[in-house]
Amino acid sequence: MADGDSSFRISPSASSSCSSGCRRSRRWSQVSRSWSESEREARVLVINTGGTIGMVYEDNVLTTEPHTFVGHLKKLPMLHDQAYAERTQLFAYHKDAGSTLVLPSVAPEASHDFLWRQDKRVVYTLLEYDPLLDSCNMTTDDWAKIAKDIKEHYEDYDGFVVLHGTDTMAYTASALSFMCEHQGKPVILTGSQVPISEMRSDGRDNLLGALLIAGHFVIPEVGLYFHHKLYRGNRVTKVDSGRFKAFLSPNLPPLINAEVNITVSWDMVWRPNTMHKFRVHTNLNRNVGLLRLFPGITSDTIRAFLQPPMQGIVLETYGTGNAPDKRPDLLEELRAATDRGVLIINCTQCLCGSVSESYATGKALLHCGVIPGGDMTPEAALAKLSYVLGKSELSIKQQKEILHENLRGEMTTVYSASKFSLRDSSFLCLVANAIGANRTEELEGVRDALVPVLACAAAKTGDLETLRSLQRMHGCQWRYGGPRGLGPSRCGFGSSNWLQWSKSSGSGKGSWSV
Ligand SMILES: NC(=O)C[C@H](N)C(=O)O
Repeated sequence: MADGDSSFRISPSASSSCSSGCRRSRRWSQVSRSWSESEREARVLVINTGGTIGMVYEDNVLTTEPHTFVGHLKKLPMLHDQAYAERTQLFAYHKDAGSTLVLPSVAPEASHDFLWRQDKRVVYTLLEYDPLLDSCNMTTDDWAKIAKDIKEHYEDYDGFVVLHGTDTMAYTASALSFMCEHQGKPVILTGSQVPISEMRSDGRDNLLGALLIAGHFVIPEVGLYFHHKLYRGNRVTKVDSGRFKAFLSPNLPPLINAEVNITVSWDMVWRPNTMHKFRVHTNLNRNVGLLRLFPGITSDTIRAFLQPPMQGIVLETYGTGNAPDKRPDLLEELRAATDRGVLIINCTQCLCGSVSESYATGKALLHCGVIPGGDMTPEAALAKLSYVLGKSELSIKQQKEILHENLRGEMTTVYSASKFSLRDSSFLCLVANAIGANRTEELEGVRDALVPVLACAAAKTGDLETLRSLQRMHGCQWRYGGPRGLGPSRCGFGSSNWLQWSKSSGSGKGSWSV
């Protein structure tokens, strides 16, 4: 982190990394490594799904090659320190010795460097998929496999890197961001435009950056690291097939800029602060699709596209979410589809910007029951649909409500009434930032002190939506009522509302009645 960075900081070493209860300590007694070595190591699992980064040329075309990636890495001093591994008996300690590597340390001369101050090695283990895939061949089953593997190894590692082809990386990153529920550790996708074994590969830098971030920072998001930047995974889109800067996050700045200094915009990091245990939701609905409007599109095309079994579509509209309002035939097809329960999200075809209600042509879609998608990318909107429709226990009405919500920072929420919102963790981040709280324990302290206050503020105005958000984010229980519902342990709020609040999970226990 850059010294001059004014953003909200958390001390990486005070994170959930080594001290967070990784299961590796249980295997400790098997070999004689010193505690201090183990304590100064972060553990990262690298899931290799394929993509150009590990490809080779065969008959003049790039293709995946199994069982060779680790060998390439072991030859690269920037990605593996063999001397350290031998000196510290790293291979004797890890059961996956053949596929476990360790990053070198930062040179002492660079003692100004944030990474040097951390004095921490990133030990990483590769899990290679069979078959390795060009990402064009990825399906929702592959997304589910990645999610399940993260879940299976969640307690053993401090962070996760997913090696993936660039072509569909934005889709996978979006999907994983929704599938990973109550995430507390970084999951970072990366890959390259040129194979890592080639002289001018971008893969070495991309992998190194992703590993350093996954090992040093508690960014509990699904991110995508490419060309010196960490983006929120559900905000990116592939924009270039011929440059190393292949991705853009058009509506959200990067979370990390890894230039001479590594600068983290902590105030932007998505922190649901949930108390629930990490889990993955792997049941995705495949009856979803993307439909791009174009001048002259026929109602037959729209009708055909919306036929069963289609259950949800992302409608890619013009400008600020506009569609031809002088085409009743089109609008009728859309209305008929939403009436029979098809969920339609409105996303703009523009690279930047948001859907809004500025034009009559945009309002017409709202009247057809289309859900405004804000500034979501079509990739994120499609993944969100697939995820929400996969929650088959929910009614269509509930699914529709969830689609309006900002679940993982995938869209910018505009609050018209005030400059800040109590519904996400931004208020807590602002306060913590202002008082310089940056350790995990300090952040928890700020949260525990403020959540009841925020809940009270919401209760006072009868803002049930905020109360629900706080409950979801902070694992609290509350009972809320108006003046006629006063119970024994309540306290009046203004002249009308009351709130009884209790928190039973996580680091602290307590209850409040106000
Ligand atoms: N650069 C890449 O990784 C492109 C490759 N076709 C893939 O997506 O797997």
